[in-house]
Amino acid sequence: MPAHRVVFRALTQHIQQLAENPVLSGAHLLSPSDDWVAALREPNVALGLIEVTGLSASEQAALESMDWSDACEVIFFSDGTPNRTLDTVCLKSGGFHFRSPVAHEAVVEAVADILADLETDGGGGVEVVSSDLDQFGLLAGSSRVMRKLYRSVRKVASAEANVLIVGESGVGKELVANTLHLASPRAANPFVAINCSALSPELVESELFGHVKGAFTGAQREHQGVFAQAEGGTLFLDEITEMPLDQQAKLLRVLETGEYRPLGSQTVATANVRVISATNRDPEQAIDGGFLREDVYFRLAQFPIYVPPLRARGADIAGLARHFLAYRNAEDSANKTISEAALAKLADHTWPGNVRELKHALERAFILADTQINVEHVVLDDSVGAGVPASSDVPAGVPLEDIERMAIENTLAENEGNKVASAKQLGISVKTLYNKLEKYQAGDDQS
Ligand SMILES: Nc1ncnc2c1ncn2[C@@H]1O[C@H](COP(=O)(O)OP(=O)(O)OP(=O)(O)O)[C@@H](O)[C@H]1O
Repeated sequence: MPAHRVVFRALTQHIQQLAENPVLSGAHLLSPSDDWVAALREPNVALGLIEVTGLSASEQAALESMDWSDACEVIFFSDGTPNRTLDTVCLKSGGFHFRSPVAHEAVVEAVADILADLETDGGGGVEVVSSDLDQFGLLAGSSRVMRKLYRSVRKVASAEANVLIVGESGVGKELVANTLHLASPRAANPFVAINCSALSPELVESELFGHVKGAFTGAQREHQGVFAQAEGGTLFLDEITEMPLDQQAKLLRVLETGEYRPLGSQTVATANVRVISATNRDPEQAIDGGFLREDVYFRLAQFPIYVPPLRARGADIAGLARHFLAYRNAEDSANKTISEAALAKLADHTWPGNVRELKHALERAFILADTQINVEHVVLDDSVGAGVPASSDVPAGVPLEDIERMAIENTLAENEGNKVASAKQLGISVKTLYNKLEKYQAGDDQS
């Protein structure tokens, strides 16, 4: 294996000394040129060790606007001055951030880990040439960005830290949360997921912490909140930024102390729960926009994970299409194929609805095609056109349930995953929409 190329930007003597550590002895250290930020994206660069103290405004801007999807692994060093830009960059790059005084042993461990991982996956950048995608937990994908994600998930799974998963709608945040739970020592205990946008504001507290009988009008019997339901396991708070701010304050208390009190109860309960949360908003903007309390953010994001959009996953688009087709074939004992031209059409699309949209496009194509999925069966959301389709567009003999699912999935994709807007358009309650989605998910999980 050729020497790993490492961009090394060390300003202080303490960081410079890392170059002498045996962990880097086999590496080819590149002294930073003027454009060291661009060097982080060179295909043959494996790792960046970057001291970020004293960045120029243009370097800061370049880091901020950089597309990290095909960048190398990165470790930052700073003097510890709070720096929101660096926080965002770490999130997007999946990088480590060591603050001064930097312990060399911790850095060496991280470097050794990264280089060992790169060796097992052939240096990243593996092209997908067949439908046999690599899979980690419940996540399928072989692209460099997905391998980076697997490394983060693997590392954080065994820790107790709370995790905030950030990514666009449909990228697989819930799947990441599930995978984190399954790979953690809590796997044998419950995984409880709750969608914060679907909770009515009056019931949030009772949903979270439970209530005793008679706690309020209508509380006819005791109710266990999600913290109690997830005891010993993992609680997944989806769309956390949609939880009302006053309820976030109550959540903060249990995150800080581990204690909570069911409504109407005199007894304080202690939670043994790992909290994973998710949002499709940019956390910094959510804080600035008043959707997320900063103190709650710091508690939830002890370890932030960024899930890249599908359009940044290159050959995984075609890979996932084949993957979903294989599963669909197995489900129906069918043997449908997909043409190269259809795969090319999928690869060209930008996928604003991400993996969910791709899955639905495949599902639609599968229903429409007899034996082979061709270009005309690939109906993309930007080619669907507004309004109700002509009745001749709906193939005869398709189970009503499938048509209902397609309508729901198309509406969600069109609304970029916004369930409140989708439910409104579909003329059903948000709760009914959630029930239906849960049913589909359960069906998918079994197949
Ligand atoms: N890497 C992947 N491999 C296989 N299936 C995936 C992958 N990522 C997402 N999916 C599938 O795509 C769909 C959407 O995933 P998921 O619900 O986890 O996304 P999300 O980011 O949580 O969406 P939202 O923000 O709307 O809640 C699911 O059916 C999931 O099984």
